[in-house]
Parts: sequence; structure tokens; C-alpha cells
Amino acid sequence: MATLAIRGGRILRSDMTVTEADVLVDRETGDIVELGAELAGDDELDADGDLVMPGLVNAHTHVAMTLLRGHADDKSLDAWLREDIWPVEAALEPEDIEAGAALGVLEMIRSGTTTFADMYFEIDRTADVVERAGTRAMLGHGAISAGKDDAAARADIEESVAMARQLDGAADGRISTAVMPHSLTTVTPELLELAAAEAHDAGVPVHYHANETLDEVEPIVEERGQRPVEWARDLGLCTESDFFAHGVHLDDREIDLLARTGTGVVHCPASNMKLASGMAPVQRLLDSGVPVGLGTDGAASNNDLDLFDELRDAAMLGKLAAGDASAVAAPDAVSMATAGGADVLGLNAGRIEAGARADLAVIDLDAPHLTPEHDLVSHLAYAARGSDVRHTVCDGEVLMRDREVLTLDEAAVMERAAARADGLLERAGV
Ligand SMILES: CSC[C@H]1O[C@@H](n2cnc3c(O)ncnc32)[C@H](O)[C@@H]1O
Ligand SMILES: [Zn+2]
Repeated sequence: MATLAIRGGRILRSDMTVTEADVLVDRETGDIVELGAELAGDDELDADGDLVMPGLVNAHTHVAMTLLRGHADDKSLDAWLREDIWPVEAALEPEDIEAGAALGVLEMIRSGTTTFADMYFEIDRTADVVERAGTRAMLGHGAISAGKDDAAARADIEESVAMARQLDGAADGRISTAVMPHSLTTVTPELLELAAAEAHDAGVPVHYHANETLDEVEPIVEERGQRPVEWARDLGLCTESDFFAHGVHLDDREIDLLARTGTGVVHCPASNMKLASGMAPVQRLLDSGVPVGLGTDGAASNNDLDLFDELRDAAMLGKLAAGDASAVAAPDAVSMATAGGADVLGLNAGRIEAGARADLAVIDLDAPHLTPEHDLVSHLAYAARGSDVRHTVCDGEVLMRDREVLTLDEAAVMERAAARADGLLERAGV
């Protein structure tokens, strides 16, 4: 067994207590082997004075949208997508996806995110990046019916299914997949039903956008006489493995349905604030036992992929939404960003315990904004930033050591992404 020992730090346990312990990792299986004192490994990471936490899980993003960061701001969802985003995405080339994904993955490794769930185009290119960079990802081809004839819309869903079957288990098992119809309003009911049936037949989840804006909820209620989540359930989209992004506008019956079916919700607070979509009822979801993870959404509606921002936003916005300062307390926010996201994606990760995936972020606490150390969970929720991450480990491998990313050439990734972003906007004529 080839081992890695993370030595000299304190660890964040899944019950949100912090204790002194080393972490021993099996680099071959990618699992945590043991927690304890004075553990030695073939390779070692110094965590003296640091906090070792589970790697963060970004449970909903469109990673290659880093190329559109700052391209279109200050609009609501529908206008933003139709006027600014979709016209540019129509000019995307596979090389753009690869360059944008590399930039996004670089940003996530630097800020301690070890797993992301991604809905986008040309996902074989994103898979190549994940393979090289060493992270974990759940990937899916995003299929949209809007603007397509019946045959093209069906072919799009079939591509989502085919890619999910093809890539599941890639990168030594670090890549899992889902079938990803874009949303309840942009994909036809027949194709949503087909997506669910085919996904479950392939043994993978369905992931989609739902209940993000009132403009999306109201037409469903008017046309179907049902709430969107009830309708999604009838289409087969609410099994225990399935999950959707946003869930901003949910009523009590929908929350109850999510809890009963085990359908996951990915809360994207920064995107919801920026697009003025609304405030998700996060505390009510947690109280009801709905599995909840956190996501950045794409970098064009955020505008970064630093999940520490989401952690803080989730806690702050959760209090505002509930009208209660005790809502979405620090431990709940940290859990959503780690074990919560891993549970939504069906991964044995997000927890520092023997047998779990060795996906870890080591936080350098030697900083003015993290002093004094009354409560490290409070620091993670309210004070820490992605730039406080010192080492990032995924599947037992060190991806970043002392803030140097080992698996990607940072300067080359940034240079290529900037060039592809310029070329993309030029081709799109904006
Ligand atoms: C079909 S691939 C994914 C598709 O989703 C678009 N997108 C980005 N952010 C959001 C959001 O908040 N709600 C809905 N759709 C979004 C992205 O631009 C791609 O076209
Ligand atoms: Zn999204």
C-alpha cells in the first residue's frame, strides 16, 4: 500500500467537532485508512497549525462558463440567457469547453473544491480535464428542446443518455455521470419522461434546473394545475438518486414530497441573488430532511467558483429568508458544502472518516481574518476564503501542495482560457 500522511493538524469531523489528528490515506484505493496520532506515510503533507477539512463539493455548475465570466451581468435569468448567454454559447467550439473547464477546475482546486457536478456541452472535453487535473466530477450533457424541432430535441436527450453511459466510471472511477435535461420548462414533457426512464435504466441520476424563478413556476401551475415538483415526480424525475438545482420557489407540499422521495436540492445562493431569482427556503428544507448541497452555478452568474463564498452566502441568505438569525447556522452551512453535497451526488465523500474517499482541503489558519481561534467551524462559514486553502487532496493524490497546483500548468491554463474567451466573443459577434 502506498500511503500519504497529513500530519500535525486538527481535523474537522462529520459531527462538526475539531480534534487534533493525523490522517493516513491509501493512495492506491484513494480512501482514508486511519485517523490518529503520529501516523507516518510514504509521502507526507505538513498540516502544522492547519485545519484539515473534507474537500468541498460544488454540486451544480457549468464549469466552462468561466469563459463568460463578466460577459453579461446585472440582468434577470430569462433576459440574461436569451439575450446574452445562449447567443454566445451557439458559437462554442470543443476547444473552448476544454479551455474553460481547465480554468474552472484550476480555480476549484485552488479553493479546496475536490468534486463538482457539471451540466454542459462537449462533456468529453471536460472529462479529459478532470482526468488530467485529478478531481472528482459528475458530468452530464445538458439537453434543451427550446429552439429545436422534435427530432433534434430527441437526439439531444439521446446524446445525454449516451454520454452518461459512455463516461460513467471514467478517470479511474473519479467521473460519474447523470442524464441532464436542462429544466422543466425548456425540455418537452415527453423528453423529460424519456430522460428519467433512460437514466434510471442506465443506473444514473437525472439532474436538472427547477423552481428557480417565479416566471418558471407560474406557467407550470397554470397549465398543469400542479406545482412543478409534483409534476416532475409524475414524470419520473424525483427518485432518491435524482437532484435539481435551485429550488428557490417551493411550497410546503413540494418540500414534503422532496423529503419523502429523497430527491436532492442544490442551493445556489450567489446565482440566485445575482439574477434576483429569490431566496430558497433552506432551513425548511433541512428541517424536513431534504438532502441539500451547495453549488456555484456557472461563473457568469456568480462570478467565481469559490465554494467558501457559497458557504457564507447560504448562511447569510438562509437567515434573511427565514427571518431568523439562528437559521442556517455555521455547522449546517459547512455540512451542506461537504457531506451534504456528497450525499446529493451519491458519493462516499465529504467526511473525514476511515473508509471514506480521501478528498481533503487543508486550511492555513495563520491569517488575520482567521484570528483568534474561538470557533473554527464559525471561521469556515463566515471568515475563510478559498485563498486560505494550502493543500488540496483528491482520491488520495495531492493536487495542490503549499498553494502550488501540481496537475495543471496554471499560467498556460489562464493564457489559453483568456485567448479562447476572446475568440469566442469575436465569433459570436459581441
Ligand atoms: C444545456 S447546458 C446548461 C445550460 O444552462 C445554462 N444556465 C446557466 N446558468 C443557468 C441558470 O441559473 N438557470 C438556467 N440555466 C442556466 C447555461 O448557460 C447552458 O445553456
Ligand atoms: Zn445552472
